[in-house]
Amino acid sequence: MSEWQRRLLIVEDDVGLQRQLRWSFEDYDVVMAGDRAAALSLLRSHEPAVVLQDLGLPPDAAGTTEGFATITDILQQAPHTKIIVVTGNGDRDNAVKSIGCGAYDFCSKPLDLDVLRLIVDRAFRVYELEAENRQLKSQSAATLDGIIGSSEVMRAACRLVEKVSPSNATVLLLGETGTGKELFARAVHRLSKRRDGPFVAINCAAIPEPLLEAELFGYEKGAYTGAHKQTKGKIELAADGSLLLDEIGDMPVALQAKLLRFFQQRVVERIGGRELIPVDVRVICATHQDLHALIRAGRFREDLFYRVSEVSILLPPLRDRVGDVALLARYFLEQAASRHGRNIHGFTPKALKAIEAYPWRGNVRELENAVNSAVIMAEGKQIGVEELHFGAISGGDALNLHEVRAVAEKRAIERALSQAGGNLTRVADLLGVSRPTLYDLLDKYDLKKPAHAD
Ligand SMILES: Nc1ncnc2c1ncn2[C@@H]1O[C@H](COP(=O)(O)OP(=O)(O)OP(=O)(O)O)[C@@H](O)[C@H]1O
Repeated sequence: MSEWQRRLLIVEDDVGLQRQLRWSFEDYDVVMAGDRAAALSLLRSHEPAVVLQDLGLPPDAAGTTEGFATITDILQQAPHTKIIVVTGNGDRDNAVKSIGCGAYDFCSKPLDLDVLRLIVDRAFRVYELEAENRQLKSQSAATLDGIIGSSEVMRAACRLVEKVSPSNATVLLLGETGTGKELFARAVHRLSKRRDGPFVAINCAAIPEPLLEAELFGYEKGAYTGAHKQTKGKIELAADGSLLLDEIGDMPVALQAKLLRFFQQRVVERIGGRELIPVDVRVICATHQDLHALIRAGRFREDLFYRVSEVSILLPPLRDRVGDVALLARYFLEQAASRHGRNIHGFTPKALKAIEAYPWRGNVRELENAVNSAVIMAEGKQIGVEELHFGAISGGDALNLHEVRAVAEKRAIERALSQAGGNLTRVADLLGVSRPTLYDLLDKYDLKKPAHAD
């Protein structure tokens, strides 16, 4: 816990009790006030996370008016402060009223100092978690609507989307499965002048070759057996809007020629038709494949590649987005909790650590599914590591000890590298290995030595 998070303001006019409380909380950074004015002044200058406040304060030490006014003033000035109210013996009504005024908890006189310590400790923890949450939320606000991420790579991708969307340029979204290619394609559409037009998506890998041509270009009545009526293809259906050609790398070579013609002339010819129909559509393409490798293998036309990749945006795998995993996990938790009507507030620290350490091969989609099912299964108010079922969601991969060890080893080295900067002696120290062993490990996991390594 950092310095400011340990700061406790005690508002108490009884000098004897002040001394006793200061002694009980000597491991905290305690500031002491005897009345409302002093409390508010210390609140401004010290910004305590937690306030322990007597309800009977001067000039109404025997009553509660001044105490309630102090609670209201504190929360008006610093609404996130956790106030613990000290009430008279058996004064249940005022304890309940304090909570109604926004106090966090209460404790009755005579004070049981062990219980009070527990309440205060818990208040600090809750304050810390809420502060973390607020920070994560403000970070995520820096990206596009509905796209969560604070890592530099995601911010850069979002900036590129903002820049390119208003133009008509064909955008190629590259990234492993589940990295958010479709989400980004929708963002490109939303930020373009075509936002009121349709957004039509077609997955080129999911449709058998003979049907794909008809799906894309449409057909005339009687063009083939079963063509009972004239049908528009997806390109035409996306007129004045945007068309997402998902998994463009799986487009059959024969169809690539026809698609290229569309890119060049911006007209479509339905199967069995003679008419060339002009279509004004913005095309966005996506693939998890390496198109350069497909070009070298003769499976993707180079001239088509240049047409589809006027602007390329790479969406890195989740494991390479520093800081995004926790942010996304919390986002999906909030969404799932409200969708399923579950009162779940977050993850246990152990679960969060496990989430950050997990390789997430299925990327954001896998994380979303894992959190969603954990929300459904959770029994308490926080999701624990056992509710995340890492083994089950990884399709059994996690049972392969060799692989589990390799993943953990690589992540530990990456962490040590980022903590120690370019100092390889320190990296070796952190990992508890010799420098020659560290060099072997860097080679084994294909990790780059820092450019300024010692
Ligand atoms: N940065 C993000 N913020 C919030 N949700 C995200 C983010 N990235 C992905 N998602 C969510 O993760 C899921 C998968 O994303 P999406 O379908 O866009 O991935 P994809 O790369 O197109 O996957 P595939 O290649 O398998 O089709 C979706 O539910 C999407 O809303």
